[in-house]
Amino acid sequence: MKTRTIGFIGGGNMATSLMSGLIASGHSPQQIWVSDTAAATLQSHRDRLNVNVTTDNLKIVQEAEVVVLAVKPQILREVALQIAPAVKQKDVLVVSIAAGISQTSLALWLGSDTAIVRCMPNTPALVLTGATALHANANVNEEQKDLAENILRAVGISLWVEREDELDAVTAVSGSGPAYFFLMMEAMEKTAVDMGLNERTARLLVQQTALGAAKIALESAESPAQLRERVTSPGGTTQKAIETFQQNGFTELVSKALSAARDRSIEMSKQLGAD
Ligand SMILES: NC(=O)C1=CN([C@@H]2O[C@H](COP(=O)(O)OP(=O)(O)OC[C@H]3O[C@@H](n4cnc5c(N)ncnc54)[C@H](OP(=O)(O)O)[C@@H]3O)[C@@H](O)[C@H]2O)C=CC1
Ligand SMILES: O=C(O)[C@@H]1CCC=N1
Repeated sequence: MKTRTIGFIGGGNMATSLMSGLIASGHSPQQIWVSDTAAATLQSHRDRLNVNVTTDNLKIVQEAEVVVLAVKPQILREVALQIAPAVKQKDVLVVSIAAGISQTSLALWLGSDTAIVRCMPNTPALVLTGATALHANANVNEEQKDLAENILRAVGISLWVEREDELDAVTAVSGSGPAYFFLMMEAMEKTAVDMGLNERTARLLVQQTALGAAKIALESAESPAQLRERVTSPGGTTQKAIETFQQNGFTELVSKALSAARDRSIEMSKQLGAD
């Protein structure tokens, strides 16, 4: 990737994942800037990642060619209005990772000429295994599209969606998705301990099993349903567990949970945005 200066406004969980991933994949920390309201957060980024830090969001716009908006959706409006005058003076690409904030809202706050890519990454970016879907507004040129895609591809896979509203589903599937797998791991670990395994053994077995299942799913041409059947010996232990999941509404529960996340993304754009 041609090295560009990337600035992050908000230095929390997701910015940390993206900055760490970018550095691990070869991006120079000297070409990364991050702003935050908390001095301790910035000190930690300077010490651990050796990136440039500031409490001044406008400095990020001045220094960076790509500005990543990585604050909570609830304060995005305030931040966008604050940086808007600086954004209007500069040919900068704005990349928003905020859940549930539309390009329409961002353009209203930042200026209608602003090149905006809205995307939805996830925290495995920290270990270069992120999954990001992106959508660009009409002001984004091909070079800027490549730039945004390359930044996110440095920390995992990145793909474009045709319609912006697909990002609500993406948020429910892969944005929030890591938490669903962690919840499953948490529940399996707890049960393993309840069954008499020690905590270390329980954690290691669950972690390696999750990793193995994900690896097989990625490397095999078979569907998850086929792979599941391979583990399930007729009349055996897995069959009992799967029947228990299914008889208790597992698939419906997953569907309900993801729909609730998708609906919350839509609701947030109405509550917090200018839509
Ligand atoms: N976490 C995730 O898995 C994912 C999150 N996202 C999106 O990423 C965005 C960030 O989420 P996440 O990293 O989890 O949130 P965090 O709360 O961890 O990070 C946001 C950071 O911004 C700081 N901040 C608050 N106000 C300002 C301000 N005015 N100027 C600069 N920085 C400020 C916060 O400081 P303080 O805490 O002191 O307020 C905090 O350090 C959200 O919009 C979310 O929707 C997208 C995909 C996945
Ligand atoms: O929970 C959230 O709202 C954010 C968006 C996707 C993951 N975390």
